[in-house]
Parts: sequence; structure tokens; C-alpha cells
Amino acid sequence: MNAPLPVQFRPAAFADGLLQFSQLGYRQGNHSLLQDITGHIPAGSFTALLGPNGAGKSTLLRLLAGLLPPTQGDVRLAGLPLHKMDTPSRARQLGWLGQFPSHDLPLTIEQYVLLGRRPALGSFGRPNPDDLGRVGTALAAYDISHLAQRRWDGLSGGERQRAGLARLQAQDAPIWLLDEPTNHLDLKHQAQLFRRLRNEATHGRTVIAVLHDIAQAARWADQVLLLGGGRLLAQGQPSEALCPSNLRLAYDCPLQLWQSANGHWHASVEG
Ligand SMILES: Nc1ncnc2c1ncn2[C@@H]1O[C@H](COP(=O)(O)OP(=O)(O)OP(=O)(O)O)[C@@H](O)[C@H]1O
Repeated sequence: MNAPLPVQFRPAAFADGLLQFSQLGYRQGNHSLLQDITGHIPAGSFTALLGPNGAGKSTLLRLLAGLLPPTQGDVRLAGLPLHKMDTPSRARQLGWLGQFPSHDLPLTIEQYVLLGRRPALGSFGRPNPDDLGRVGTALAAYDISHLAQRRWDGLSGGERQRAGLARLQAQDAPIWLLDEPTNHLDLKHQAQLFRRLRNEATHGRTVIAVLHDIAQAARWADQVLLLGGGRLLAQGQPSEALCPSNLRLAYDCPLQLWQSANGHWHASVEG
């Protein structure tokens, strides 16, 4: 499903940065989680946020989604400060898939995926056939149509993750922010997801995902932001930003990233 994007978010109009952030920082009490993060996310691109555990990837993603207010600098969406947008406007532009899906929702999967239509419907709107059609398409896209009437709390981890992805798809926001979206997915569904994220970006969606798999990031993403210790160590095309020296700096281990004859990327830790 690739509905036309709002005119103002078409890739050509924001190739230099649909989301722009400058001198971004976030502190929690005396603890600085992120410092001096300056960069941009082009419209219609697939961006991977990479780095070791605790580097600040989820914190940065939450700042870019407007879920956390920066304590330094700002995030601009199409030139406007994100923190000045009200929640309903933000929800129409930014689709969010967090790392920890809720465990105890008293909903069927169909009802849960229909929550994705809430930003478009408003508080009192009732779903119309188009909304229900989008839900059906999203359930089918993630192979969970057969689970539509099952309760959320009776699903496996991978089934829940696919339901979360289906909700994001049904929401159909022009920007997707996903925190470790391959969590709990088997290899087939991981491969399907990467193809889908690539395809969405190719058709104009702006996709930002926190990933741990640097080989998959190198294969599918247009650009990476490599974080370490709360700082941005590199931003750019994967083949350049993920050079051996940057990888060693970020991960503090002898990490190898290479491309085989078929063009696929591979990663391993030596020794
Ligand atoms: N509410 C908080 N209060 C204090 N420290 C926090 C808080 N939330 C996160 N942190 C710390 O901030 C740092 C960055 O956390 P964050 O979740 O952004 O890292 P991450 O790169 O996404 O890590 P992971 O790969 O392990 O998910 C970590 O050291 C974490 O312990």
C-alpha cells in the first residue's frame, strides 16, 4: 500500500532533510544520554540508526518522533520545530513502532491494528470501509489475517511484532520510526520486513529504524547514523560510514563488514 504522500513531503522537496536536527542533546538528571547530534533525514529514504548497546539509538529515535523533548537543540519536521506540533498533527505525520509492545491489551488483533487509523479518524470518528480495507490489507501483508479475531495477549512475540507492524502500515503516516523492528521475527519475516522497508522508502515513505544487524543495514539502507557513547560518530552512505575505523570506534571490537560476489553484505566479529 503506497498511498500518495502529502505534497509537502514529496522526496524531491526535502531531499536535504525532511527531519533536521542540530546540536541535539538529551539529559536525564545529571546523566547526559545524547550530545551534539547534528544531521538530517532525507525524505523518501531508509535511514538506519546503529551503534552498540546503550549508545543512545532509542533515545535519538524518541527525540526524532517527538516523544521526548530535547534538552538541547531542536528537531525540525519540514522546517517546523517538532515540539510546536500538537499530538494529533504529529501522529498524522509520524508512525511509531516501539521496542516493547504492550503485553495486556484487551483487544483482538483486528481492533489493535485498527488503532493505527485513530490519527486519521480523530477521537470520535468511526471507521469507514476504506479504514477497514486498510486494516485487512495490513493484516495480510504481515501474514496475520488468520489471527484477526484472536486476542492480543494470546499471541507469540513474533505475532505481536507483526501486529505492531501491521498497525503502523494501517496508520499510513509518511514517516515511519521503528525501534528494532526485527525483534522476535523469524528469518523469513525479517527478510520480508527489510524488503518492505526498502520498497516503502523507494516509493517515497521516510523510514528510520534502529537496527543491530549492520550487514542488513548496509544492504538495505540509504544512509546510516552511527552512534557511540551518546555521540554521532558518522553519518552517510553505509559503505562509507561503516568503514573499519568507524566500526572499531563505535563497537570497540574487531568487527568486519564485507560484500560477497552476489553483492550481499556480511558482518562478523574476529577472534
Ligand atoms: N530514563 C533513563 N534514565 C537514565 N538513563 C537512561 C534512561 N533511559 C536510558 N538511559 C540510558 O541512556 C543510555 C542510552 O539508552 P538507549 O536506550 O537510547 O540506548 P540504545 O542505543 O538504544 O541501546 P540498546 O541497543 O541497548 O537498546 C543507556 O546507557 C541507558 O542506560
